[in-house]
Amino acid sequence: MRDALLSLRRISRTFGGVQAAVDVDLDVHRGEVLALVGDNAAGKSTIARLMGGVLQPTSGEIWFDGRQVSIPSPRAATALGLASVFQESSLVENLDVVDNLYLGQELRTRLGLLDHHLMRQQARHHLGALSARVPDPSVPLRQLSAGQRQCVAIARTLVSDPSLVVLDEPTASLSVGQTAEVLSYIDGLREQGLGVVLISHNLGDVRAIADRIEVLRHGRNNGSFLADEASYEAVLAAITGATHLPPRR
Ligand SMILES: Nc1ncnc2c1ncn2[C@@H]1O[C@H](COP(=O)(O)OP(=O)(O)OP(=O)(O)O)[C@@H](O)[C@H]1O
Repeated sequence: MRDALLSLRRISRTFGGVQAAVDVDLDVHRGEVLALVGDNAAGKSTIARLMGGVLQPTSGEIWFDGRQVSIPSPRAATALGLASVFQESSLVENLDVVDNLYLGQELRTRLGLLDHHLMRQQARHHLGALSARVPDPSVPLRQLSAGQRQCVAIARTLVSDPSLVVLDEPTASLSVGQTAEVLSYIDGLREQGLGVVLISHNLGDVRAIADRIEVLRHGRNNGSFLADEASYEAVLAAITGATHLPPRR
C-alpha cells in the first residue's frame, strides 16, 4: 500500500438495500493502467464515483499518496490530484478544442485577462500525441471524430495536473479506429507517469492497454490479473462468476 498512489481498503457502499460495493480493495500505482472490469451492476461506476468524490463510501478507507484521505466532493478530488472522465462528460460542440479544455478553468494574465496565448500553448502539451492529429486546436469540436473528442475530454482533466485519471468506459460506442486512437492516448498518459483507472466492458481493449486487471462481481473483488499473463478465459470466468474467490475472513 505504501508504494501505491491510490489504495482502497475494504470500501463498501450501499444504496438502501442494494450493496453496490462490498469490502473492495484496490491499488493503483504511478505509471500503470489498472483496468476495472465486471458485468453490468458489478459496482464499477460506484467505485469510479467514489474516487471522483461524487459519492461517499458507507465504510472503508481511501489512501492517496501515502496518507488516508476522504474525498467529500469533486472539488476535493481535483485538489488531491484525482481526475475523472465519466461517460456523460460534457463538451461544447460549438467551442474550439482550446476553449473546451479550459472551460471553467481558464488561464488568466496577471491583469486578470484571459491568457489565450498560454492556453493555446498548454493545450498542445496536454493533447500530446493527439496534437499531431488535430493540427489546429481552433477548430470547433464538432469537426472532430468521436475518438478525438474523447481524447479532448480526457485532456481536459490534465489541465488540473492530476496524478491519477479515472476513465469510465472511454471507448464505449467508438469505432475500431477511434478506439485505437483513445487507447494510444491512454498509453501516453501512462508514459507521463500518471496512474490510470480504466473502466471497460471491452476485454479486447483491456488486454491491449492495461498492466493489471481487477474484476468486480456483485460489488466484490473477484480476481486480480497481470494483463500480460491473464488468459481471456480466466478473466471472463471471474467476470461471469465461473470462478469465485473464497470469502475473506
Ligand atoms: N444512485 C444509486 N441508487 C440506487 N442504486 C444504485 C445507485 N447507483 C448504483 N446503484 C446500484 O448499485 C449496483 C452497482 O451499480 P454500478 O453502476 O456501480 O455498476 P456498474 O458495474 O458500473 O454497471 P454498468 O456496467 O451496468 O454501468 C447496481 O445494482 C445499481 O443498480
